[in-house]
Amino acid sequence: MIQIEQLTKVYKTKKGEVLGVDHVDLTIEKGEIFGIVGYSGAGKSSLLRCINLLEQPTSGKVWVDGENLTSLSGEKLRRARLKIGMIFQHFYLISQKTVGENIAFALKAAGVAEKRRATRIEELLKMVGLEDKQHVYPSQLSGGQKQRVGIARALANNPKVLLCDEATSALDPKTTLSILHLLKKINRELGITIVLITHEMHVVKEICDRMAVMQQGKVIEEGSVYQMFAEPKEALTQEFIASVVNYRLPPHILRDVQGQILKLLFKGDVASQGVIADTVRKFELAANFLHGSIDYIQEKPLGVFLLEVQGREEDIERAKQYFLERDVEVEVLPHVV
Ligand SMILES: Nc1ncnc2c1ncn2[C@@H]1O[C@H](COP(=O)(O)OP(=O)(O)OP(=O)(O)O)[C@@H](O)[C@H]1O
Repeated sequence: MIQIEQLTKVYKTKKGEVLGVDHVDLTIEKGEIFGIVGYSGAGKSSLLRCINLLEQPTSGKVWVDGENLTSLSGEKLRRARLKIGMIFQHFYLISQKTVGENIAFALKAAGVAEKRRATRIEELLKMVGLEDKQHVYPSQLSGGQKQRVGIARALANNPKVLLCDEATSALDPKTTLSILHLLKKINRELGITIVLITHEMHVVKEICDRMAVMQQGKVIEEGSVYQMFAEPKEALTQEFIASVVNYRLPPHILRDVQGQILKLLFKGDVASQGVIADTVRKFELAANFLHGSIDYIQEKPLGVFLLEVQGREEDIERAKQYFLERDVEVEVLPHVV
């Protein structure tokens, strides 16, 4: 659905050139929810804004739904942009207009006739759960409700892609969840491809199918969210993952550990406790759970257990082999305090 090729964005400032996006290649499939994470200044906004040409790329190409946007201008570009909706952290609603009028504004801009506009506004408000707010002003709404209006407006002209620029960063955790669930519903029911940027890993964990990590304008790692949580490769990705699932042991626990520390990774529906108990018994090991958790990422379980094991060296080696044979990934962790 979206193909980004060698995209670079250089800003010219009084102090010289600033590299916002640095030769990014990225493919986002039709119907997926794709998250882009990175710290402030990593280039997420610049990249997102280059997708709908809100920001003109310095070089590279952006294809959306089979059209090379970077080759278009004028009316053709305006038409192509209608396929892309966008929502923002600070909503950008027109405060002097009612909720209905805010949405009508987007419909009018796309040339939708007045009669059709009225029914479309009703449809959209129903979709976002604000049927009773058509005639109120944005100042009378909560943050979450304002973002729902932003979403209704972005969907007004039936886009194929929805870009979300830190859409939940100004909201409290409960409201954030309700907006994320609304985005997921829109994705599933309307088949809209969603690209979101965020610095909050729990947002990605909650709704994204795939993700990319950005640092200094580059994409440094990408893959399915599940795979990234299970085996993050880059240090920065590990840092982001650790912000929601932390397997680190406190120093006082590490200091007292006598045996080997095994990190066991269970992907999918492996009966983790059963496999561990079975292995420990079979090889006559003394075992002690130091940490354990089962997380559900895209509704698929991901189990991580830290186990202290003691026994004969060769039995521990055979136990590790036995775990591998049962599709459990094993890593020996160092005793670094
Ligand atoms: N209009 C601009 N003029 C000059 N430099 C800019 C402009 N917009 C962004 N930059 C610079 O480009 C780099 C990437 O910024 P960008 O806003 O894309 O990052 P980000 O990951 O979205 O961060 P944030 O979440 O803080 O917005 C930064 O060094 C930033 O200072």
